[in-house]
Amino acid sequence: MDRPFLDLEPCGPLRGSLRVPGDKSVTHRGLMLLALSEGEGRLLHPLKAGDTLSTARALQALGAEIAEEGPHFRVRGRGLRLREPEDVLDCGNAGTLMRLLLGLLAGQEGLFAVLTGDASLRRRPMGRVVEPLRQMGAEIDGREGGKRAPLAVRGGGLRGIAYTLPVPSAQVKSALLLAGLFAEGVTEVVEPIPTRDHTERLFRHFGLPLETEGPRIRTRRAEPFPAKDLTVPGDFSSAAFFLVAALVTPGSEVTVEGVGLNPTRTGLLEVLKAMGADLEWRVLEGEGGEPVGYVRARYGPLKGVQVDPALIPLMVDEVPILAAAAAWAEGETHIPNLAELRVKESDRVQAIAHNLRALGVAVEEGPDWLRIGGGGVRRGEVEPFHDHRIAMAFAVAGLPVGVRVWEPGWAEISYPGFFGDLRRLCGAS
Ligand SMILES: O=C(O)C1=C[C@@H](OP(=O)(O)O)[C@@H](O)[C@H](O)C1
Ligand SMILES: C=C(OP(=O)(O)O)C(=O)O
Repeated sequence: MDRPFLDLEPCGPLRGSLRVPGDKSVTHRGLMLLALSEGEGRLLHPLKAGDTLSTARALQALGAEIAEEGPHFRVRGRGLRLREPEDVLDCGNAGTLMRLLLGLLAGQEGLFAVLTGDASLRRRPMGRVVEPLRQMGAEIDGREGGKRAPLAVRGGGLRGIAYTLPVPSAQVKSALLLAGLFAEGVTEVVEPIPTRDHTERLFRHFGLPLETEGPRIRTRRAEPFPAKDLTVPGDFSSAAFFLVAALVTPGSEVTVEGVGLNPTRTGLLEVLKAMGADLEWRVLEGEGGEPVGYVRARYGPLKGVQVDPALIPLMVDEVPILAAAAAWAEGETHIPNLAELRVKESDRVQAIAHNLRALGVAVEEGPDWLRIGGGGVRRGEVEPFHDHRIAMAFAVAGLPVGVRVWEPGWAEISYPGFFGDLRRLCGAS
């Protein structure tokens, strides 16, 4: 069987500036909240990629009108009441969609829906949202007693609960807050370890009930609310690939503009700084309650570090690209607290170890940690394991020496123009 691949020749210095596509987390949430609003609103500069197009399609099947308007989306919402879908809702590869939508649908009185996804998503743990939603009164069933998709939900009859997150997960937090908009009484999520707070910021943007007190986040039943335009910042997780590409390719200087700099997302900047990276960034404005600015990265020597475990939830999707930076550093890097990476689109701990070895880098893999020997990589072939972030991270790891990327199309899950942007910054056509 012929598998597609892309050969990237050694890249010269990367120079120039770019804007990356819209934030994936904010696009999923913006579409969902606009679908629940009354009237029409625009989502400006959203991400249009595999995952978020799955969200748009699912919401259309639930009765929201979503139209493309140039680079934007125009959404006519349903005013808190979604329509029963005629068919199974396909969440594709998107964990965020499946988990958040489950919370939302659990609140829809009498509505029946079935959620499924691709082979990767059907393997991922759903008990973490199903169990607390059941505590709220939701009727949900699924494979393995509701631990895996396909999942069936019959909405309605929810009551608020107080729930402490057993794993740091913004998806679980968000699913419960969305369900809480339809529940009797107060829904309180306690988050011992902070995770990305886009849902909270968007609840405020749309005027939905929200109170926070330290680690406690509370919501309650929503009143109908009007649609409102929302501008989506550039995705920091996408920007991270170009920042590291510049840091490891001699002579490079790259500026990413218009990128979201929410502090619950930018843990990678702190780790790269500790590695000695020549990085500067500044918040210039706010859009939809999100801080937005630029980040500039210049090539320079990096040194291996011991990563602070507390930073991992603030950079959970950036560990693959951190591993690429670590491979080019002088000395060893130890990355702890990686249990959650084993249940992403792929087992990312294993995928990182495999690809580092394929590029000649010494790596030791523990149950929830990686130890990466630095010193640079040699030319090789990298395997995405059906995972967009692994494809992009290891394309960058191999870029200074040349690399073959198998199944590069996986990048389109979160960044359709990724390889084009990479070539342009390298000065290639
Ligand atoms: O809430 C979100 O938008 C996301 C939360 C994170 O997942 P977890 O909640 O499983 O950590 C992250 O990995 C994912 O890419 C997007
Ligand atoms: C983990 C990710 O996304 P999701 O959980 O939405 O599939 C990701 O984008 O890296």
